[in-house]
Amino acid sequence: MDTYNVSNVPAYLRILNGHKQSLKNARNLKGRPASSEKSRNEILMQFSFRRLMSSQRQPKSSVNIRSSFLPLAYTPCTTSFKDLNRVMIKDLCLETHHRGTYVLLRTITPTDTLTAAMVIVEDEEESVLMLQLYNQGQELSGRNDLNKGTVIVVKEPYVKVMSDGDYGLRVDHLSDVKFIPEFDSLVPLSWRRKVSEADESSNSWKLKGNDFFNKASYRAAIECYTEALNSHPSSEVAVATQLNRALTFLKTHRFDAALLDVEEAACAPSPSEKALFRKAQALYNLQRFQESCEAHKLLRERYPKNSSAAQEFKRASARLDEQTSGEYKFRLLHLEARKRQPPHLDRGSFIGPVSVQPTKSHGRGLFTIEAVKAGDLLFCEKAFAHAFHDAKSTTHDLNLLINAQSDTMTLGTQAELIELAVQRLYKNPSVLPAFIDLHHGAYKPVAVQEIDGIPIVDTFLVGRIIQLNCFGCPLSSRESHMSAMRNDETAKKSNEQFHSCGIWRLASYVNHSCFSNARRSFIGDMMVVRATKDLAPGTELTFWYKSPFTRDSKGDPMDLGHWGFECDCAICQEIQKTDKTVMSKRTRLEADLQKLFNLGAKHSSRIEKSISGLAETYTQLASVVPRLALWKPCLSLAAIFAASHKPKRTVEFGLKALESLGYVIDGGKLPHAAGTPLSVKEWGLMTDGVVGCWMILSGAYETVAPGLEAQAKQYARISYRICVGEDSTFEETYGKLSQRPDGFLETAQ
Ligand SMILES: C[S@@+](CC[C@H](N)C(=O)[O-])C[C@H]1O[C@@H](n2cnc3c(N)ncnc32)[C@H](O)[C@@H]1O
Repeated sequence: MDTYNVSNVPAYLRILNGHKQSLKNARNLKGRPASSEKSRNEILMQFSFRRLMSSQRQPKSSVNIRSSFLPLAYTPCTTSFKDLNRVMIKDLCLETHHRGTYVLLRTITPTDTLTAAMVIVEDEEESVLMLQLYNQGQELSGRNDLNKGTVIVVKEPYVKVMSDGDYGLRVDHLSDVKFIPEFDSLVPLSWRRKVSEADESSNSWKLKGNDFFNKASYRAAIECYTEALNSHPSSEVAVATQLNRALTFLKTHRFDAALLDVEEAACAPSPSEKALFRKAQALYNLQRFQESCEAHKLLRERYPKNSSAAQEFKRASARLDEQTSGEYKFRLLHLEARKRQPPHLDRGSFIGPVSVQPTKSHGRGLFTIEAVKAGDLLFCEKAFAHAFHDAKSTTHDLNLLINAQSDTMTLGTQAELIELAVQRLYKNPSVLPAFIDLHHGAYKPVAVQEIDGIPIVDTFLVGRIIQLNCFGCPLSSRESHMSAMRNDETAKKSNEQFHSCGIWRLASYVNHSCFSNARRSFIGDMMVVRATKDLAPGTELTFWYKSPFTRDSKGDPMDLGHWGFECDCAICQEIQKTDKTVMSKRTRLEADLQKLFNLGAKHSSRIEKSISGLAETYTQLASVVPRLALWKPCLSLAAIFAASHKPKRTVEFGLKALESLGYVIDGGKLPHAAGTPLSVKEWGLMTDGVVGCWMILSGAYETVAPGLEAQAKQYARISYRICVGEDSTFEETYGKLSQRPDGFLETAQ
């Protein structure tokens, strides 16, 4: 939804076809030995050269585009390690998944990080190969985490032919790779750095862990703490080690594991200050704010002097308030979104009067459980994962994600989003069930969710879920609204597709309808969803996956093939049922109108005539089937009349514009009987221009029906709240920037 799908753009199609050809060539090599014809030295020199080149890349003056290739899906290893057989590099074949086996490898170069963490590895027989670890996050490029000599097990290895013809051991699933501590019995003696007569007491392991922790080498620290806990520690050492390990888990965003450790440590007769504090932190990061507050309360009771705990308690209470009341300080959210890079806001999600329920024909959907009014908040959700592209920065690369399975390409941050989601799920398996419940089409996930105590996160399932549920998003919808209302054609285009994207779990249950009744907006990584109409309890909520205003005027169905369905809303049905000759007339009149508007305001009477002709191509009431083709011409004509100070005509066409979108409005027509209120009896479609339309009407009523000016402005405010997510910035936006009578904004803030 609103991402840059470039699958049909010729320049990118060439790249896709090139990749498909490489894939075909690679398949022809399937089954051949994976040992490279290049010597060990050649492979090492080539790798060093490549690393040098990437480190010396010139500072960028423009945004680079990197491609990431998502290969054909394969399942992660679900066999217990004890049942896998060890093989050597020489036993591996190209383009083959070696099920039931593993290779034991050791890194012999530093890591090069591009779209994957790449490193040269050897096995015990000194055969070498390039290893490519995908979706490993920032940690592998960290200072000490994958240095020379790291021992790695790759389960069910898969050697692929890369686009340059070289061979690489590719690992897509995080659970298919296992980092082996140097002291593990799997590590051959010849690979151990020193055979020391080390003190192997639990306390000594704990101290080693502390050393690694202090060097920010968190994986090694966790390994040592685990060894300490496995070496019969005294209860005192056990509690201290568990608390240290919990802190290391918190540092590496493994909040489930941190919680387990602190819960055990907090079982001691008198839980320590650290245990309670870390428990509250783990719960906070798992967004379990109620429980986090409870842990804080206990902490405050027992350790009232802890001032940082008091601060943290305040923070957790604020999140809990947001979560339960849906009240947010939206101005602050805007400020934070502009300041933070990436704009990930520390806020709780609010779920309003909605629930997920089965629909009759399109899977599950989101329904209202109470009556709501247009503009009401339905939910305000923090992204499960959000990948940000800073459009203003010249140093943030864009990624072209080439999906071999679906033959599609998206430009932006989707590859990064897959990595972020996979990382979060792998580190916090408690959130896995809710995530994999999201729609994934015909993809068949593996039934196993854990093996040898390690979570199984299928990268290709995550990729599929993201493909079907991800939303492109701006930094803030206020910014997009302002650029749309500046009447800037280029900005309008970029308001339909975004390079940043994210995944919001609750929003993922909302189905599409062109005749929608809800609208999403964004502030940083928060999605705000509001009702665009008054809705009865039990109404299915819908929003646009693609805006119906972007469909071509020829009457072709909305292109929703990406999601595998055709829309059957009233608007789409009307287009399908309308006679072809009538549709051609509609298309011709639309084109004529475009030309007349380009010629200028003096042609308003011809414009009016064409608008009447266009209206005749519709037979049903606009409140039953909105007349989308009329919206823009009526609004533009209202703007022309407003700019030429013809308030009566402005009101006439402003109201016609709203009616074309399905609005039923009482009391707005002229002449106005004093005391009759302006009231929207039925709300129609919501789009940015609706705010401008109400502002134009408000300006015109000021002279011809003064009582209605404030009421029209109030409708502008509600429409703004729906489009932007909040109305606390309404006065700032429309007070300062809308001196123009035609409803457009003057300059950006
Ligand atoms: C983001 S999911 C929406 C939730 C989904 N219905 C579920 O059960 O989880 C998108 C998928 O929902 C279905 N869908 C959404 N809108 C639809 C519509 N108007 N008609 C038919 N299917 C629709 C399609 O299968 C689409 O790929």
